[in-house]
Amino acid sequence: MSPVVVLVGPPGSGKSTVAALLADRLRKAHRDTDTDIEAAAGKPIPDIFVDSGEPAFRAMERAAIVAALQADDVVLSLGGGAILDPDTRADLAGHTVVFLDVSLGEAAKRVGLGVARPLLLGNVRTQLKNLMDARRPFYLEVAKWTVPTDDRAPEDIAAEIVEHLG
Ligand SMILES: Nc1ncnc2c1ncn2[C@@H]1O[C@H](COP(=O)(O)OP(=O)(O)O)[C@@H](O)[C@H]1O
Ligand SMILES: O=C(O)C1=C[C@@H](OP(=O)(O)O)[C@@H](O)[C@H](O)C1
Ligand SMILES: [Mg+2]
Repeated sequence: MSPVVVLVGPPGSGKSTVAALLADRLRKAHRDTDTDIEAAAGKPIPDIFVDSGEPAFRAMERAAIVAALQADDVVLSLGGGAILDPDTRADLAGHTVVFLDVSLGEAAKRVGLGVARPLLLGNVRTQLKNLMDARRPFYLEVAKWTVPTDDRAPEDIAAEIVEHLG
């Protein structure tokens, strides 16, 4: 057994928002690995980056993903950088993974100043472009299917995924 569906995609693609709506529709629990990491660390993600650095965050993220992929009957949203880890990409092979796609312009609008996302600080649009370009092949590699999210309400996206899950 494992999660009903796992959402991947860049920051601002709507993974956390859509997963919560999807969980409501499917009457399942919503699990988000960033929330699990914050609970385990007892502090918000920006503080983890400042206090311990990105490698420590990635190690916590990997542990959170291993645990979450063993949870039954949950709708799981990962962090945007989760797929950088080759072990995570391998683990995702057996799961129903959906890539929430988003354009650079739309993602930039949605994340705003990016204060909750340490990797985007500085020039948000440039950071976002670099990480979206570098990660796109990984999102496509792990996903069973891709859902475009530009100009679509989170409710519509959740409805499409429910329909596709059958
Ligand atoms: N389809 C959408 N259309 C417009 N805004 C959205 C959409 N999906 C998410 N958002 C908004 O974008 C921001 C980032 O969403 P979030 O779910 O945190 O993305 P992620 O978890 O992929 O980084 C939130 O303010 C959310 O309300
Ligand atoms: O892209 C990334 O590397 C990150 C994305 C964030 O999650 P969201 O994609 O939900 O914003 C969060 O895991 C952390 O700030 C790192
Ligand atoms: Mg999120």
